[in-house]
Amino acid sequence: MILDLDIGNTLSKWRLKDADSSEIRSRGAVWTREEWRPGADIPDLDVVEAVRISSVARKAVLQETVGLLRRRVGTVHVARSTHEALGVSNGYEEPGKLGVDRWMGALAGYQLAGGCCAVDCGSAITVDFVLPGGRHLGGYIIPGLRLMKESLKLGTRNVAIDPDSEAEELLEPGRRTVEAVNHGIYMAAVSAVNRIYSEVCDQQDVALPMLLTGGDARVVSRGIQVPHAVWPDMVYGGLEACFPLTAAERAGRLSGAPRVPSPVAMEKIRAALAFSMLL
Ligand SMILES: Nc1ncnc2c1ncn2[C@@H]1O[C@H](COP(=O)(O)OP(=O)(O)O)[C@@H](O)[C@H]1O
Ligand SMILES: CC(C)(COP(=O)(O)O)[C@@H](O)C(=O)NCCC(=O)O
Ligand SMILES: [K+]
Repeated sequence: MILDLDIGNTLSKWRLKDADSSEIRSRGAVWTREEWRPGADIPDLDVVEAVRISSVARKAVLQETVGLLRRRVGTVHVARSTHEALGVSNGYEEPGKLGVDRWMGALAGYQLAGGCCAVDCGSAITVDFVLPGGRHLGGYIIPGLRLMKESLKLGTRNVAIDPDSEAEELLEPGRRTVEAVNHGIYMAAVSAVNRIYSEVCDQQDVALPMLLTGGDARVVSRGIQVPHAVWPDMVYGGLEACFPLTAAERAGRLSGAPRVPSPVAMEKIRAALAFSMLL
């Protein structure tokens, strides 16, 4: 079994993948804490022959996790943001400073779709661009839905946005504090992603396929106007591409990859942008 780990600022996600059949056998998530120790809520390490890790948590969390895993598992791969990988050149002045989850998403997106706009809706919402040809431009970081809500301190932190609500509902003016907050932060997040996408496609003169991942991907997706696909395993896709271990991975097939969305024509993106500038 292969254990893939995606340690985010809020949640540490894991999945067990069968190395022979490439099937995902189980998955789970635990809060990202000081330490990551075996317990009821994490997988049985006895069946694991290799681990792949993407972590943006504090250095000590990663060190502790890697230390623990190396004592139990033969192969431990830790992903790093590099200057170049798999045909993608990192747009950061200091490539190592780019969050490795963003780098994994960009690499997976590029492998799947060529140029892409990779959006990760987690603790933060990050939007990264890779052009056809592999130039990563850099990206944008805004607070995620939960962080935005918590920063307001209006006593609404425990009332989450219902992930099954329709976007139209979530974009209406709120008539109670909790609604005003939820609709406000939702509007802020989706407007930002829509605008960033159109601005960058316009500047670069290319309509890129958009891919969404992260804990809030589904709800953010409802408010995104351009064609896009949700890919829950996008960060894992980057790990598969960087450290291929199964036959399917070596052949470049990333598990759970969606169909590549066809972007709308550039004229439409420009018209939407021109319209939003008038407002
Ligand atoms: N069951 C859940 N538990 C915690 N957060 C959730 C859950 N479902 C959705 N979320 C949302 O997902 C975010 C965490 O998403 P995730 O992509 O795992 O973040 P990170 O990678 O930063 O840890 C939370 O901030 C919250 O808004
Ligand atoms: C921007 C992030 C906090 C997003 O992390 P997440 O929301 O997935 O937990 C993470 O990618 C990070 O710590 N990045 C380092 C700073 C940078 O990318 O510029
Ligand atoms: K994120």
